[in-house]
Amino acid sequence: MATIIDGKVAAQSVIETVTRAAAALESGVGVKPGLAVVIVGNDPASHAYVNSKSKMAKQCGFNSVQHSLPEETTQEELEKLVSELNADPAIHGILVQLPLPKHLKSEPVIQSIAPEKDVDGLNVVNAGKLATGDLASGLISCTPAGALILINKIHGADLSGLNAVVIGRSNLFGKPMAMLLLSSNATVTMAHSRSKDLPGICRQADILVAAVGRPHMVRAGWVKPGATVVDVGINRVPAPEKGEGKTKITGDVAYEECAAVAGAITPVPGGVGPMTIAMLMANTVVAACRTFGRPIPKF
Ligand SMILES: Nc1nc(=O)c2c([nH]1)NC[C@@H]1CN(c3ccc(C(=O)N[C@@H](CCC(=O)O)C(=O)O)cc3)C=[N+]21
Repeated sequence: MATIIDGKVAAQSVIETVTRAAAALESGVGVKPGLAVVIVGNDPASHAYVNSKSKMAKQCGFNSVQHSLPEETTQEELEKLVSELNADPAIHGILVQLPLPKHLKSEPVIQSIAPEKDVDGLNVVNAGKLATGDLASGLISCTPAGALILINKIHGADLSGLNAVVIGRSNLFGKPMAMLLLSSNATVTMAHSRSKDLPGICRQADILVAAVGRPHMVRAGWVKPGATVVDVGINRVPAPEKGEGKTKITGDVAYEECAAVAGAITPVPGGVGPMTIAMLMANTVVAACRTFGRPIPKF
């Protein structure tokens, strides 16, 4: 049976470091780390995530500001808010919750966030630093940063000689995850929906990271015996066992059968998800410490 990698425990330890660093900043310069979360529209799942981010920010001792904009917000209005937040000295981190409503273009909004406040790591400056091997001076996308910490719990920091396969190639996750694994000396394959023989590629992986967005797509036969399986999927599916009309979240990995083959596996919920929120707090406190030239905590 595989080792179950507990993301809640790992996230708690990140949160403790963040909370200590936030308190040190406040006692040193009298300023709390400020996180602004912007959400547009009425999607209930997005609002639930944003509320848990705001709650965690308060728990860490941050100045947490939430901007909930109506569905009919225009591109100009949204970009104006981002530019105000860019100029606001009380705000050190800005997150615009994705996806945006269909009439809005997310790319110009993301690129308009000041790189030093871009706690999602999506600005080309931060993505470029990661791609050129500068892991120290920018901000790294929260979910891959959190997934790497979970991988390091099993394999240590140096992944030399290990084959890593990332399924998924998004800017938010797949690309930065691949860059982090490469920087850790893994031999990295990026697979995706157009890859030939996905199961065969995955069976080569000592570290298999799934971010496909399809519930239980990764099956036991895709997993090399003893491999570490990291499930990044957050899929909301019906849960009739909880009552009529109820839902639950489930991963991209068929958990039970893959756990029987894997050496280690992250569950959903309780795996990568809690790490995402913890690393958002970590990025925010790092951004705030940099602003004041204070020591940067290590995660
Ligand atoms: N700009 C932007 N950045 C994001 O990082 C971003 C985003 N937009 N849009 C939506 C996705 C989704 N996301 C999650 C974060 C935490 C959990 C999480 O904590 N999940 C818990 C349980 C959650 C539950 O039970 O519903 C878990 O996996 O254990 C899930 C999903 C961040 N996202």
